[in-house]
Amino acid sequence: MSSTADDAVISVRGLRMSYGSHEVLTGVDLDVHPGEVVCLLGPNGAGKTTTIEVLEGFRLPSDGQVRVLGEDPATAGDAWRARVGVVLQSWRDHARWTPRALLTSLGGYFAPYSTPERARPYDVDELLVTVGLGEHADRRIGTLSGGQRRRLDVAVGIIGRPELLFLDEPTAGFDPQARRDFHDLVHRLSDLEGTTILLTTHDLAEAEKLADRILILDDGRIVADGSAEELTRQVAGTSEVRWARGRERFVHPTDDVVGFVRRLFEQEGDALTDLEVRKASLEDTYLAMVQRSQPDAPSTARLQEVTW
Ligand SMILES: Nc1ncnc2c1ncn2[C@@H]1O[C@H](COP(=O)(O)OP(=O)(O)OP(=O)(O)O)[C@@H](O)[C@H]1O
Repeated sequence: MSSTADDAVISVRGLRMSYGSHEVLTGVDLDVHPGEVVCLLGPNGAGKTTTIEVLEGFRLPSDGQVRVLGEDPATAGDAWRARVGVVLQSWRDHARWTPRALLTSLGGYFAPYSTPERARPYDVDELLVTVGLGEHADRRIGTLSGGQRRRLDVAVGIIGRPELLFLDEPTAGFDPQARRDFHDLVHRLSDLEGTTILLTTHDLAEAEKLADRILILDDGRIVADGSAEELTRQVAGTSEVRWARGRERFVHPTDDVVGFVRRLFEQEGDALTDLEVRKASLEDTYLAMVQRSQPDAPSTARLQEVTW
C-alpha cells in the first residue's frame, strides 16, 4: 500500500509500556490505513492486548506517540469514542438483560453521533440477525452459551457503526459455522462500510483469510509487517518437496520447486514414489519469525533437510 503515516487511522511511534519493572512493549511502531483489516499476531504475553488497550485509550503508555483517528486516545472525548468499536477478550456483564435490551440501550449512546454518511446506531433487529442472535434476542444474557455470548460481544462492538473496530481474539470459543459467519461479517464491514479493523488472533488460518496485512509482535516490538504472502516470501525455503524411494522417505526445503523436482526425476527415475510439494504456510512463517527474534528459543520442528 502506498499510503503514508499522514493518512493513517492509527499511527504509533516508539510505544513503550511497562507493568512495574516488567517492560512489555519496548518500542512499537505501526500504521494502519483507512479500510485496512490488520491482524496482530504474537505469542502469549507478547503484549497484543496491552497494545490494543493503549490504542483504545483504556491504558496509558509509559512512553511514545499514539494517534488514533487523529487524536491521542488518552485524552480523546466522547465524539471520538463514538467512532471506535471495541470487542474485548472477555466481557461478563448484564446477565439479567436480554441482547435486544442491551443493544437498544447501548445504541442510544451513539444516536447523537449519527451523521448523514454514517447512520448511528445500527438497527437492533438487523444487527441481531447479522450476528446470528435473531432467535435469542429476548433471552436473558446469563443463559446464552459461550459462543452466543461472544456473538453478542461482537454486536456490542459494532452497534455504533464504528469507523475503526478493535477485535481482541473475537472468535475464541466459536464453532466452525459461527467462525465462518464472523469472517463474512468482517468482510462485509470492511467492504461495504469501509470499517478499518485491527484484530488479534491465535488462529493463523483466520489471519490469512481476513487480513490485508499481518503484524507480528514479539519481544516488545513489531518484528514483521506485510501480507501473508509477503511474509512467507521473506522466510527462506518457502516450499517443501517430499518423496519416497522404496521404504525411505525424504524431505527437502527449496525455493525452486520446478528445478528441484526436475533434477529429482532425472536422478531417481522410476524409483521415485509419493511425490508431494507443500508450500510454506503462514504457520511455518510465523514460527520462523518468532524464533528469529528469539534465537535462544528451542527450535521449532523444521523437517530434516536431505542433501543429495
Ligand atoms: N494489568 C497488568 N499488570 C501486570 N502485568 C500485566 C498486566 N496486564 C498484562 N500484563 C503482563 O503483560 C504481558 C503482556 O500481556 P498481554 O495481555 O498484553 O499479552 P497478549 O499478547 O495479549 O497475550 P495473550 O496472547 O496471552 O492474550 C504479560 O506478561 C502479562 O502478564
